[in-house]
Amino acid sequence: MGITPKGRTVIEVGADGVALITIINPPVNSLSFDVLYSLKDSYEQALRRNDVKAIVITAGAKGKFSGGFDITAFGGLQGGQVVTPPGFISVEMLTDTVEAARKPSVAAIDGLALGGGLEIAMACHARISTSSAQLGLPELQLGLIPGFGVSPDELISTARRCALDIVERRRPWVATLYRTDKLEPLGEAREILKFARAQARKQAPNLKHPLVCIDVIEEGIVSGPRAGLWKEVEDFERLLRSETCKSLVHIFFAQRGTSKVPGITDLGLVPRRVNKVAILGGGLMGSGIATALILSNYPVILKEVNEKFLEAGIGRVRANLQSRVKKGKMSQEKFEKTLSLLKGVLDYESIRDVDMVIEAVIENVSLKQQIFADLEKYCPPHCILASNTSTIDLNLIGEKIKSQDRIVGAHFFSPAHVMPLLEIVRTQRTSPQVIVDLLDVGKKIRKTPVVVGNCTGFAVNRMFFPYTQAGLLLVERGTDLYQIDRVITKFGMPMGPFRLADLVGFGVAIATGTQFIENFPERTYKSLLIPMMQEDKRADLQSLYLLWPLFQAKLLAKLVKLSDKDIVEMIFFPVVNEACRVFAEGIAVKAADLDIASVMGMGFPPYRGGIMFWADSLGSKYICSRLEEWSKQYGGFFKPCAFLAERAAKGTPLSSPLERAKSRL
Ligand SMILES: C[C@H](O)CC(=O)SCCNC(=O)CCNC(=O)[C@H](O)C(C)(C)COP(=O)(O)OP(=O)(O)OC[C@H]1O[C@@H](n2cnc3c(N)ncnc32)[C@H](O)[C@@H]1OP(=O)(O)O
Repeated sequence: MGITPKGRTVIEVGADGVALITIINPPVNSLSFDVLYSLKDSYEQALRRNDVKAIVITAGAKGKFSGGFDITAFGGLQGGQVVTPPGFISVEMLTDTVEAARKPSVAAIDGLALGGGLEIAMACHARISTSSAQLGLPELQLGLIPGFGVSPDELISTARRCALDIVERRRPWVATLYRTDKLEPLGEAREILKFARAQARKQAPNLKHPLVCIDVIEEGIVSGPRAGLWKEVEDFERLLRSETCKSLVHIFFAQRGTSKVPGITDLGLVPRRVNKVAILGGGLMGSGIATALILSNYPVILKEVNEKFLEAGIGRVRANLQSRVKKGKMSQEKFEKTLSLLKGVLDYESIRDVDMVIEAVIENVSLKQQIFADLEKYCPPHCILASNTSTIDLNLIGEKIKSQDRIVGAHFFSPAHVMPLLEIVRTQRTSPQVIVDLLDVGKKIRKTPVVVGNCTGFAVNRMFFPYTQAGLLLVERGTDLYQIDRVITKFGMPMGPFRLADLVGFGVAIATGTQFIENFPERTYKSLLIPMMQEDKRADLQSLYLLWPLFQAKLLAKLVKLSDKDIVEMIFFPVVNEACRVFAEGIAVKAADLDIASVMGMGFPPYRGGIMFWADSLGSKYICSRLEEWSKQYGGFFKPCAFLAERAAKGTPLSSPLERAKSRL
């Protein structure tokens, strides 16, 4: 029995002499090797046949011309299991078969034409798109805007006419590769490229591929299009095997994998319709969540305890939307329409008909318990009861109510209308239906959900805690605070632990810290600096960053010069250690979910693949031995957990699935 091909093309020749070649590979018509070989066959057939004058390339599924090269095939290419002749796609297929053909071709684009999909369209001699088409090279994060549009119903007939116009010379026959009319003279072009290189180095100092891209363009300009093409072929092969590419491909699939939760999303449950949402608390988080929801057309009731707080909450939502208007991302009309979806209230009467409530008040257990008791009384029996708590155990919050199956965590990250992650926290009693519903709402408000189990700090904050603690330990042992932040930023984090602590606020850091100290005392580092800061009475003490020289002198630690590598490892290996605990306890379903949680919740660089992927690139043995060495020197904070020690002893990757079902979920 043969292997089922992964996608194909079909060819159909009309009475007008136009061959219509359709790419069929649902869901996104990605370009697998099967599709590419079939496209080449169909194309050659069209060139051979005497009844074919011109060619139109299109795709089967409406709304998706092509999502680009089949990313699942990258693994095979990287590992050497799939071997294709060098230049097969860009030189042999696109340039020598499509672009150099003696019959003209037109790409008929509906919806997305991304990456390799856009390259196919560009190799054709003209492109016709619908008005909703989106063209882009996401592999470089470079978006383009479609030039013009026809209605989807007329797309193919217009493309056929256009192809015949080229045959009959009513339209120019253009091979894009050989166009030079948009090129600057060599000297000026070099200046532009020099500027582009400087920008790329500044914006993405750890990434090579934007620079390689500029080198390829330069080769094309200086030595001609074919030389440029061959350089592209060689560099592409090299980049494909780079750690950066492997990490980013991992992140692509890990991100899509977070919404597949065994035992939940495979039960055939259909998400219920959530028509209206109530949010309790209009502070920073509540107003951000309200903004995210109304931006996706959910009517929202915002409840506060008094007029003053309510006004402030609505004001924050208004400001969030206004900032979009100022940036040109939203029209005034859309602004008014979106804001009209928000209604402020002071009593529970108005939330009697909501389908979901998200509690977003301050982190106070008894207050939250009271609120949940009220919610049970006022909300309809099907209503989802969600809390945006970032650290408190949900069993504690819902202790006093009966509806345990409706309690769930909806942990957003600040600013909630911008940050992409949504931690969905389930207790042992949360019903699968409620999780499926929340996953659906998350998708509709364009968040990446990660479903985690219930514990103090859940996944993201548990990983964040050792990050800050390790920073404190290092400065108190004589490492310069600014050096730590500099090194960690150079590694790829948006900011170091101290800049972050300043941003979050000293008060919040202490409050969350207290939860961890109470729950995980054996591995909490007892900082000297925190009590010192608490004792200091000056008003501006909020910023440790600015006052560091003063505290440095007080700490009396001898200045220690650590290497950049040591700093990175001493800050991140404790994070890896905690991620291992989270995984081993079954708080995360799979290691890849922690990669996404670290990238989207902590700002861990995606080009390093996320915390567990990165750890595996260094090896569990190495990480464990370093942690052991530091734990002897500095104490229990660094002690490798049993899971890490066991995997290191066996030489097993940290990301391998758990052997036994040890889930708390
Ligand atoms: C040689 C060239 O220069 C190199 C390339 O072309 S590299 C590829 C460049 N293309 C890209 O980076 C686009 C990647 N894809 C996307 O951004 C998005 O999937 C999309 C905008 C096309 C569609 O988004 P959306 O409708 O939300 O669907 P989404 O859930 O992401 O994808 C649907 C399924 O198609 C898969 N898929 C999407 N694009 C794919 C691709 N290029 N290759 C293989 N599978 C792909 C997804 O993994 C997902 O699979 P699943 O259902 O098993 O999880």
